[in-house]
Amino acid sequence: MTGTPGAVATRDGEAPERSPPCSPSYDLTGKVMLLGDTGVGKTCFLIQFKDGAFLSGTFIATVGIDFRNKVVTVDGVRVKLQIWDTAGQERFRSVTHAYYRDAQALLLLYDITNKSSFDNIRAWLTEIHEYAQRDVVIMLLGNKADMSSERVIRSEDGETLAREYGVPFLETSAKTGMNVELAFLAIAK
Ligand SMILES: Nc1nc2c(ncn2[C@@H]2O[C@H](COP(=O)(O)OP(=O)(O)OP(=O)(O)O)[C@@H](O)[C@H]2O)c(=O)[nH]1
Repeated sequence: MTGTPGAVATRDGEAPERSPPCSPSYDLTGKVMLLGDTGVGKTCFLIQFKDGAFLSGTFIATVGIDFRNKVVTVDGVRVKLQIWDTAGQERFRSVTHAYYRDAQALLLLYDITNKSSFDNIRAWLTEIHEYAQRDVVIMLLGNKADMSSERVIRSEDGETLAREYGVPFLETSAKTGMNVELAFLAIAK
């Protein structure tokens, strides 16, 4: 690898962390994790929020964990969200559990066209209660809302489950961008 000695390697377009910051472009920071079964659309959801783009075509499952930063403004306050995209596959669970305790907010996704991803939400909530902070903010999201002809989970079913656990609920589409920003802004509040 080449580069300036001592430079911090970062993603394209993301400013490296400096300490102390010369002129911070944000007032607060927050860690958010995306959780849910493999294939529900967590990576696409994050890319849609970060870059306004949709990754169609071949599905490449996340290996372990990955993150991106984005600054949002909520009620005039600039919040730098560090968003962790976790692998939904069972074999990576032990890796991702270690990150739960640092998260202030969790976006828990299921796919409205996949019943098992919805049925597994209870198990995800059990894991969350085991590994995350007590006061973590949780939001339930029914993703792929653009695929209405293949829908198997009704909107009301998502609402009922969310009400049972006392968490807010939205249907979203990482493809069209529907409610993607709204979900992040709601948990950033
Ligand atoms: N139509 C539609 N397809 C979506 C949407 N979100 C994701 N997809 C597709 O669903 C597949 C899986 O998306 P990913 O974002 O990779 O899923 P993931 O939850 O990150 O999967 P893991 O990394 O294995 O946990 C891809 O083929 C996406 O193109 C959506 O909102 N609408």
